[in-house]
Amino acid sequence: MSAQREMKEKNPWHTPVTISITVIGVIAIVALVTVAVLQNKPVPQKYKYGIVLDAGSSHTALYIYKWPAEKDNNTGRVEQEHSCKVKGKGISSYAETPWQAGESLTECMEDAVKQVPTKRHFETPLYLGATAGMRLLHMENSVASDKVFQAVEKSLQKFPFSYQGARMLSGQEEGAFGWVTVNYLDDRLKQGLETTGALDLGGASTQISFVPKNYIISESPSNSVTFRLYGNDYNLYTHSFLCYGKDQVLRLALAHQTKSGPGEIADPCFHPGYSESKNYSVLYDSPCVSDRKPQGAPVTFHHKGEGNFQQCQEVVKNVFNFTSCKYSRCSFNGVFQPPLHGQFGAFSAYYYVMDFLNLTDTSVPLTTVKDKLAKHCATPWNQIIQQHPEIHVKYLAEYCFSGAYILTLLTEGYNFTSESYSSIKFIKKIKGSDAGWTLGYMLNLTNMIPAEAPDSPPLPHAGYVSIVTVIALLIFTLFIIFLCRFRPSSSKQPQIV
Ligand SMILES: O=P(O)(O)OP(=O)(O)OP(=O)(O)OC[C@H]1O[C@@H](n2cnc3c(O)ncnc32)[C@H](O)[C@@H]1O
Ligand SMILES: [Ca+2]
Repeated sequence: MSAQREMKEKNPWHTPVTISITVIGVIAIVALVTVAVLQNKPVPQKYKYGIVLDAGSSHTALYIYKWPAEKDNNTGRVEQEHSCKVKGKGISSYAETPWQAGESLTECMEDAVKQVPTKRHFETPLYLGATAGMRLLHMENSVASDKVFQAVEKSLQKFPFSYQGARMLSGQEEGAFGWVTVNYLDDRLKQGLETTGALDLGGASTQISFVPKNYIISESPSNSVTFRLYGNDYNLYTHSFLCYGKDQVLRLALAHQTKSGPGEIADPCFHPGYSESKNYSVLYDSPCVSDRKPQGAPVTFHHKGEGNFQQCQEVVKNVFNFTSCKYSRCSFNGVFQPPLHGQFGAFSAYYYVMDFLNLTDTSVPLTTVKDKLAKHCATPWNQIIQQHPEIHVKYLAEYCFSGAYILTLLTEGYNFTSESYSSIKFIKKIKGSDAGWTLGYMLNLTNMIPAEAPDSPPLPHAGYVSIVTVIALLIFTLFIIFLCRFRPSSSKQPQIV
């Protein structure tokens, strides 16, 4: 027994002090590694929210965005949480009954109240941006457009969000924010990568935006927007063509065809067998065409389909003016456009139409695309209706025209060639968020894209974890070595009998 006691006293492994040190050491190492793992790691996510209403010419859509609440200066990634399509037409269609414009938003707003957590309501910014439909109404009747905005404002203020105003976007803003959205969602801005151009086709206007190559000062300042984002400067070319959205351009095309004699339009852009009686007053009820209304025209006209793609292309070409250009180069209607550069994302009606026509694959040669579209246009109307009972007939009737318009706009209007056509991607969403101007608009108004690159930690989170783990293991190993050195060798240990 005395030998045992002597061993306990001499062997440092068995002293209470050593045991305590070992336990404390192990606990310290485990704690160190745990702290390193948890440091910077997002604990259960809390989000902030923002709401943007896109009051387009054809309809209004509500988008809810969210981003991590913990990130400093709201620099976390913003993504689309939810969207709601407002029933009925765009707010500009309520010029005669403005209160209904406000009323129309109620359902989607009530939906938003449920989607955003109650405790976040009061701090959630709410914006409404109106585009070409309201621009046209403003041109036609500014009193009416003011009343529509007042009605919309009154309706939105009833909800518990932080209302930030309803306003009309300029065409330049619409184009530029669409470009910001596409490049933000693609993570091109933060990483300073080459940017993607944006092509937006709405109902009443269309936008083209891209960063040209070697392009410092624009020949046309109104087409130039400069941004400093994450420490990079961007000189963006952008243009919005009012009246060149797909609904207004159809009016232009019909107005052009009316010239050949009122009463009937034999339209190559509509399917054979398509036959509708339409109202002249409805056709000319837009500032895009109102000055073309023929004198003494009958009340109605007979809109008849012919289904001839070649002729349709000629009709569509007539809506563009290529005659004058006071700059070194133009797209159409005397508008400056530098040479196209880089990849492009084409969204809204570009996507709806090309997706329906199964023509979103731009690696297919343009000639094949045209052949397919020609086949579609030549298909009899009753067959088209039978094949697509689920699609609204108004959309169905117009895909031939819209497809021809899209190809003509891209190739003749913007000068995409058979080669550069493949640089276009028809897109609806990017990483779950819709492509469109709304996200870029909100990012701008909430200052969520800093001008300078934020100070990033010298190491990513995984780097810290690795370093602390290695140091902890090193300390642990040294500790073991240290203890071993003081441990009496087994040969010297007294034998227990
Ligand atoms: O930008 P503005 O010009 O103000 O118009 P908007 O915002 O209302 O325009 P959208 O992009 O929502 O839609 C563009 C056009 O596509 C039409 N559209 C929407 N969904 C469609 C679908 O599934 N198939 C075909 N066309 C569609 C719509 O009626 C418009 O004429
Ligand atoms: Ca739009």
